Amino acid sequence: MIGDMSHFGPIFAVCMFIYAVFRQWFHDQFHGHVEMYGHKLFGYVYPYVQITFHEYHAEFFERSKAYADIERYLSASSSNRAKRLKANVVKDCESVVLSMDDYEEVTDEFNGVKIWWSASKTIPEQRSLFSVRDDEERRFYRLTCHRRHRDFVTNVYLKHVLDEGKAIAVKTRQRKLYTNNKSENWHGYKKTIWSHIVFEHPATFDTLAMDPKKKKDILDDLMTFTKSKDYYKKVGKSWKRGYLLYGPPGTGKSSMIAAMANFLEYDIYDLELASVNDNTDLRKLLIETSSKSIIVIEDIDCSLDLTGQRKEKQEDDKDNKKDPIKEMEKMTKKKGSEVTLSGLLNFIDGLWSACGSERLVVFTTNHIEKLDRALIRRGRMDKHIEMSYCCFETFKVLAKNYLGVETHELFATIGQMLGETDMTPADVAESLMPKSDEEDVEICLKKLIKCLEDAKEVARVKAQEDARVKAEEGNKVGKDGEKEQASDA
Ligand SMILES: Nc1ncnc2c1ncn2[C@@H]1O[C@H](COP(=O)(O)OP(=O)(O)OP(=O)(O)O)[C@@H](O)[C@H]1O
Ligand SMILES: [Mg+2]
Repeated sequence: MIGDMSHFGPIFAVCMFIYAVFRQWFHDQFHGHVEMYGHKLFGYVYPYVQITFHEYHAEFFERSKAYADIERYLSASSSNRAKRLKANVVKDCESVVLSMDDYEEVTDEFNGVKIWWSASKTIPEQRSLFSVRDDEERRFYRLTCHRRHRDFVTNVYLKHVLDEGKAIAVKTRQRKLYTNNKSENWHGYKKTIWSHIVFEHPATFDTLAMDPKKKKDILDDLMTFTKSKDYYKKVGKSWKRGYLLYGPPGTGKSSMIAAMANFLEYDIYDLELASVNDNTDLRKLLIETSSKSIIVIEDIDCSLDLTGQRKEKQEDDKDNKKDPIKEMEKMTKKKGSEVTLSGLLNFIDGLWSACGSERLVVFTTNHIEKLDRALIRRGRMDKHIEMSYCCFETFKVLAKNYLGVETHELFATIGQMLGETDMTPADVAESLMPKSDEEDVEICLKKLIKCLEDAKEVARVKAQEDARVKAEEGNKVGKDGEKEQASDA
């Protein structure tokens, strides 16, 4: 009997399991049905339609463009009607932009149709340990209209709102200078990944002193780039272009970037590689950049330890075994930052670089010879621009900008001296700048001549010293050789 009863144990367990599954399923189905019919019933009583526009979608990293357009449209049209507004001060406190505050509602009317807008946010209760996005407020706009206007609102009104939003963006566009925050500080990365200020650098191609032919060449290149959307599509390339600016300190590399941004009316993303933890973060940064922008990495030779790599490479060349990219990865890992050369290369022209369009990538360096060739090959850095010491043509632009003169009897002397001495445009500009009301054109030009004389003298002494050291070394090598020969004999 006891033996018979023991069969019931497993059977009972199976029955309980089936019941539990059935109950769960039935429960869900029941719930689903109640909810569905509830909504239907509500629909009969409630004659309005609601459309929600979220700032971020779960599956996209980017901020929704529609949300941004609606935000601008509502800021412009609602500031007279909404009672609670958020204020953003722009352009050195010159003006204030008002937008709807959270939980505020406004009514809009378009072609006799009434539309209600509300701004709101949800704060998720569940905080995931691993997700940075889950513990964030999620903002959204909600549009409410009558059921009978549904087609009109979705087909006509919304198009009007988005078009207006875009038009306002063009009208009020302030260019921005972005910099990336340290990866560790990306709490809810979508808002804090890049910080920005309004970009108001005064450098233009008119104020930039360089050989006029070279300048025209760069301007043509930039103009062609901006007009080549279809061409890039035709040849199957993403619409972006890489520039490498190289030359000694103070020759105008940073000024050139500012001039480019002002000429093209682009934003600048100044990327500090040292603050980026790894390649994944680098990719996130890239995704968050907008079109019509210049992504800048200044002093690229200092950002990644390419010098170290080069030294190792020379050693490795002897045994010809190691892969330079892998070695580079090792080098950066040792430093704490896990951004690798291959990650950077992917950032510039890998699959991810195709998101967004109309972008320039600009690297600057004082030491082009230290850069890995893979990094600066054409296709990645399409145009290499050398910013060099001040020549006579460069000086003439500086004299015109700083002193307002196009010719002077001292120009000939200065031209001759510039041919004999290396002086950066930054140093020339400093000498030309009047330091008091008494300093007129002649005094400033004489100041420059004095500086050039001093620089020439310093260069002469240095050359003499170098020659002496070289001669001494030569003598030493000669004597050592004689000694060795004597000892051999
Ligand atoms: N070619 C130039 N035309 C006009 N001004 C220049 C030029 N080069 C330098 N200057 C002046 O010198 C200053 C320094 O120039 P800039 O910062 O552009 O040099 P840089 O090449 O970026 O130097 P670094 O390699 O040290 O970053 C600028 O404020 C600018 O006024
Ligand atoms: Mg610079």
